[in-house]
Amino acid sequence: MFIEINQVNKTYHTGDVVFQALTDVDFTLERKEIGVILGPSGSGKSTLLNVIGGVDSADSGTVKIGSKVITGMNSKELTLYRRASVGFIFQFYNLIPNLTVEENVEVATNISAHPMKVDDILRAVGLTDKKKRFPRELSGGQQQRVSIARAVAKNPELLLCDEPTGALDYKTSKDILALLEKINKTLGTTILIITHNNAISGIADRVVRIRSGEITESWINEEKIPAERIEW
Ligand SMILES: Nc1ncnc2c1ncn2[C@@H]1O[C@H](COP(=O)(O)OP(=O)(O)OP(=O)(O)O)[C@@H](O)[C@H]1O
Repeated sequence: MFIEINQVNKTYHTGDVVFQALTDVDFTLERKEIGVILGPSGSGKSTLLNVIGGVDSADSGTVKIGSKVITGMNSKELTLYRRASVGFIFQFYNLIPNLTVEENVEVATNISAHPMKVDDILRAVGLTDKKKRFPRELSGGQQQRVSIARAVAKNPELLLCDEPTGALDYKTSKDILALLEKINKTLGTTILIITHNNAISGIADRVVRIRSGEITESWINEEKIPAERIEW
């Protein structure tokens, strides 16, 4: 298994209030698979993604990514893990507004040991003709393509996507999911998507449902549905 999460617990402390965000979470994903974590708002999806991405830590349990056990890493080791292995995609793109498309992607290639060529990745996401534009001059779908290009440019083995289509219309959402499928197929990147949209689970190899911090259901899709054929 590429991702192996075992009995992960996570609490948040606000003053005297302790909130249990994740309870005994188990989850696995093979290398080169697409995984989807489904759940309503507040169910713990982002918390789980942040623990997997090494931006937050579990209270107990183990998270193993490839050969690395990231639970127990110190903050310097976690920074190196994130930088080398993980690309992040967010609902609201998080692009740098005063940098062009090309420069936004270069931010990632500049800190990577084995970056892809910026022109190659912009061609792959269909943005060659927009490389001198600024984010505000692009549609939401185009901005999400830039953020995917930035995440993929450092050639990470794992791509973590937090509601990647949450701010997009139906047609553009399907285009973005199709782009993620293409990246998974052509680069072999393992992709994990969190979403409240059940339909997106069709494109996944493995799906788990989370509710109030607990995994309530998990399944393997014997027959995946390509992004262009899913409907909601
Ligand atoms: N830093 C924090 N301090 C205290 N409570 C938090 C913190 N972060 C998240 N929580 C709580 O943990 C629970 C899970 O939050 P999380 O963001 O993981 O859910 P989610 O499923 O990603 O929700 P959404 O889809 O709305 O983003 C929520 O009830 C939230 O209020």
